[in-house]
Amino acid sequence: MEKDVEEFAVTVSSHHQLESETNINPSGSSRINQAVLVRNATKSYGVGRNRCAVLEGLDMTVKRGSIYGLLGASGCGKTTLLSCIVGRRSLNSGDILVLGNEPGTLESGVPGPRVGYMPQELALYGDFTIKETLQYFGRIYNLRSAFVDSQLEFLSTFLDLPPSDRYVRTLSGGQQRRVSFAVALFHEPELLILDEPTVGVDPLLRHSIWNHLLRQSVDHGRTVIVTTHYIEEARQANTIGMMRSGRLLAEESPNNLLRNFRRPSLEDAFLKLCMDEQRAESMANASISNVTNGNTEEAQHPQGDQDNVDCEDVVSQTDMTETNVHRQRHNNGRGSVDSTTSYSGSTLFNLGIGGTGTKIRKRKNHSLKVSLPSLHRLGALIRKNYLMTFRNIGIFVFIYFMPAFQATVFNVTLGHEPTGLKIGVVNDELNPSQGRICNYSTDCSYSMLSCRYLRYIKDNIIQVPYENVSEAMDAGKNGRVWGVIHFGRNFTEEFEIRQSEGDSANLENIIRSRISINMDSSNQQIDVFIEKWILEAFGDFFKDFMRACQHEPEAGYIPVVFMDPVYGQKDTTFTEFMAPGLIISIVYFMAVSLTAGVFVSERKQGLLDRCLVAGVTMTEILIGQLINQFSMLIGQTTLVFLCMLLAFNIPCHGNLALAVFITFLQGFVGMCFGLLIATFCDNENSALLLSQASFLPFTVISGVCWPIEGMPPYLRKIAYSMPLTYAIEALRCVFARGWGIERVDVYLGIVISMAWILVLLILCLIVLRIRKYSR
Ligand SMILES: Nc1ncnc2c1ncn2[C@@H]1O[C@H](COP(=O)(O)OP(=O)(O)OP(=O)(O)O)[C@@H](O)[C@H]1O
Repeated sequence: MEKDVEEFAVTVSSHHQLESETNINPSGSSRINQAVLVRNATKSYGVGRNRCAVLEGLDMTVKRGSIYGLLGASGCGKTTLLSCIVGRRSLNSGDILVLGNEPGTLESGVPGPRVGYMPQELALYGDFTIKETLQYFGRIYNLRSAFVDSQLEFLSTFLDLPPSDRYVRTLSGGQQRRVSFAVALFHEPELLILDEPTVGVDPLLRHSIWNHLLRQSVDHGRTVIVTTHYIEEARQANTIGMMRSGRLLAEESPNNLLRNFRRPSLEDAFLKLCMDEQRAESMANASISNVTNGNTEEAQHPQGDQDNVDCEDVVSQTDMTETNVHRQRHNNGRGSVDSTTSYSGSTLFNLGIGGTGTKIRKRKNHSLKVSLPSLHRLGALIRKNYLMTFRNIGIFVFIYFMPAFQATVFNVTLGHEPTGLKIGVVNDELNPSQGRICNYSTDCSYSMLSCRYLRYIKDNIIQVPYENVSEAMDAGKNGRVWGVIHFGRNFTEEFEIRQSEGDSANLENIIRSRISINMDSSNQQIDVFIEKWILEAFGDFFKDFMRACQHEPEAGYIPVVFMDPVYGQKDTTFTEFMAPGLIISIVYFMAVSLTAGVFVSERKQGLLDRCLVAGVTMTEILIGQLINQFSMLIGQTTLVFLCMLLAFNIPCHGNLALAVFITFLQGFVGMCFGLLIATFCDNENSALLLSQASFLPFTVISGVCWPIEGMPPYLRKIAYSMPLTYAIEALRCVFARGWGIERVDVYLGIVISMAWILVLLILCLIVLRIRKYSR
């Protein structure tokens, strides 16, 4: 690596003709003297038509032990540059060395404890106290508790922080920024990268912050890169980098800048520099049009007035002993393709094409080095996750009790037999002159069988008498009754004839001995229930009548009998059918939304970035989250199973441990899907929308509420490609059939869940990698 650094320095210096000590020393002093080296950095966001170039051939040199003030208008790319320096973003092309190594490599220690990073966002946990915040980062950096305590005391006094037991969310904006600043300083890193640390800070404190930075650099040899919008405060920096449109227009000591531009203030100098740059750009544009018009000579030697200083002139006029000014010549105001750096023997390549100076740079191929998760960082992350969960009672109740609450709502509302269903009864057997009284006997006599039959209809049905069919049908049409039962005038006699005639009964007799029913079939479930109960009532009525007549009760009843079921019991309720699917969907979707929500909100608040820059790896964050989510999963699954099995008596005929295992696995699949959503989405809203949007299709297609056999064949294929389907089938087999893991349907559910976990995790890594380059 050292060799790489040397070669890097040599090539850079030869190209830029820089005479300062920063680049020319091939003996490895670059690594000693330079904290940060950036060469020919280009970075753009987005793809295709939305591609937006932010860094365009930027060079930057930060000496060790110096303070470097990075100035520039809003949106010129300062934060982007800093995030590339700390290894959170990758350049599209160009090279960066931080403390002698490429950021992001194992040997660099960047991201890691060598850097202290204060992002623009607050990047603090609102539910932590100030003390807990610093202790958390203390654990991340594996600092001794005595050191943590002394730093806490020192920084509290120095930054005038509120009492350390105050929750961060209760602090003012300025106080929160100071806590954020304290986090960056806390572990006394070699390199401090501060993105606008003095925003919202009063002038007195700003003054003491700068004093502290100066002491850090002078007394302790620490390097500080600081961006600020208060240009004048940057006078205290050793070097100022003036940035515009993704390039450094100047990199100079404040005094040299003022002298060279003959301006009283940095602000004026910056203004002058920008105006010069603008003129240079216009001239370059004009030259290009001249070239197009055939005036190549002039194009190669553009002339400018004295005020419009050419880039090379500025370099020559500048005192190069301290740092350098490298205003690069630009084509058409765009990023330079003129300069090149090579990083031989390592991972970077430049390919010159046709000697025209056009360069194509291959993307870096970092070797895949994997570091084992660190126990102290894992400990800090797990502790933080638990603190965040348990501290907020609302979130705690939601996380642990919501699945059980959902299961309760499901059990209370779904699958029960409907009651209070009104049915119109028109019984023409009744005699109006005798007040339509429905008397019947229970012996073996054929008298008023209509009334005898009606006695057997379940109480769930309320019988509403009507005088005639048209009145009852009107009630049906107006939604007052769910159906109309009609008995003919001589129903009992006709029924008797039919019984005695047996196979010889004529059609007229058959029709008159029928109980005719008109149903309001607009509600399929109610329709099915009423039909079932009316038929059952007839079976019971007839058996009773046969018994009264000393006949075999089963005689004459339809010869189709449902014997004891192979699995389950007769009349399995809809709730029992849905329960396995529901348990899995509840656990799965809770895991999806919780995981996606936690990650997206941490990333949005800059917390993820801050932790990653502190050296926490994505693997550690994932493991920390998995452990945290796993314990939630245990709580959620336990409560859901208790609710289903004990409170609502859903039977589980198989091994309960196996059922719980299948549910856990699906919880993991949910977590991985949540992670995938989090890698795609930049804000909570889109993550929430995506997880919500996936809920209905997933539950419906996965056969939670309707058998997959009832779907069209093409949809069945989709159904079986859903992550929940096989697991639901497996759980149903365990619950209803009592099957074990040796059955194909059960182990297929387990194997496919595991495959989903693997596929989703791989997808997450791919998306993360792609986004690292496009972000
Ligand atoms: N993730 C992103 N996707 C697309 N564009 C982005 C992204 N992040 C930043 N940009 C754009 O890149 C440009 C540079 O942004 P950057 O945050 O680096 O600027 P800055 O100099 O730090 O601005 P400020 O001083 O206001 O913080 C801006 O135009 C910004 O809109």
